[in-house]
Amino acid sequence: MGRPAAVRAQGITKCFGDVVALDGVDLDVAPGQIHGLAGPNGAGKTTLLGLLLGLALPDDGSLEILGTPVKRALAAPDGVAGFVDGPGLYPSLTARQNLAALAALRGGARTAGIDDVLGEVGLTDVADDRVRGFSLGMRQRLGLAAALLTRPRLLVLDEPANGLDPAGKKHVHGVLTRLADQGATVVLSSHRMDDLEALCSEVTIVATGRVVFTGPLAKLSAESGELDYRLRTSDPEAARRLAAGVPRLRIAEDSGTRPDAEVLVVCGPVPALDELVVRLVREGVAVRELAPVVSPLEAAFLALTEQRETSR
Ligand SMILES: Nc1ncnc2c1ncn2[C@@H]1O[C@H](COP(=O)(O)OP(=O)(O)OP(=O)(O)O)[C@@H](O)[C@H]1O
Repeated sequence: MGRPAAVRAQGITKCFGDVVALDGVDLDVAPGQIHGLAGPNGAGKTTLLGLLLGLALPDDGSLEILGTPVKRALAAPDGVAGFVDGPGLYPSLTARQNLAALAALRGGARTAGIDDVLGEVGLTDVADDRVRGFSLGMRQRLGLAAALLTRPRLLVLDEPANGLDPAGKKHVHGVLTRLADQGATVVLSSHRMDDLEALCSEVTIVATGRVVFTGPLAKLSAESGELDYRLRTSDPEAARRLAAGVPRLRIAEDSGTRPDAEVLVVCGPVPALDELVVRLVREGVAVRELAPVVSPLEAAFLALTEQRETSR
């Protein structure tokens, strides 16, 4: 028999007074997967991650973590680590002292070496500096080190890339990918679809407390529908005239009201775009740029979440 799902949530509902933060959420995360959670502000991502960390209990629905049903008592499920709303750290202690304090709190529980996890997240050089002077990105890395200290089988991270510079992000992505390669499961939230694309095999999108998509990223891209494309050519006027003549191709109204505007935004099915390129080249107009205004993933995200907003 294979390993049980790392997360199996069914019909999860969570309210804060009159606010329905989660409204019948289903979530399945296979072991060893890096699963992304995306959604507009206030969609319910942090609330959901908090439930996985045992910081709160659902009002309704069933939740199984690493094969064990979550009981009606607040406690971090065994094998789970991570943070929501930023890592909890002691500012007056050094990075190393923070981790030592956490290891001591865990008593006899299994922990990784403090130096090992500091090295893994790239904080060895500042291990003896006080956290008070750490940047947001350094705190995020230390939060990750604190979670790694427990050798988690499920790592839950709320916007772990927040505040990280590109090199820091790459480093953290490497840590998470290695962890998943070793069999651990990661569930993380992000507002950046490009980050999720770089890291995750599957994503779940929530909007106003409901799941509007869950599945592989390739399936999400396919939901993007027709995209807007930026077109830059050597002859903007000719491009506008030719684009207007291609069946099923639309020129976005807000793009280039001037006939000689350098960039034209066009929208239509791929064969219509192909036809436009053929006509441009035939007339000797060079195509300098033809690219989606937003990526297919971003477009799908916007379409799905806007649909949900307008259907409320
Ligand atoms: N402790 C709380 N008390 C009252 N309302 C809450 C509490 N926590 C969350 N909410 C509400 O629940 C909804 C979901 O919030 P949540 O923080 O889960 O969203 P989110 O998707 O993480 O948002 P963001 O992207 O802005 O971090 C929001 O309307 C929020 O105001």
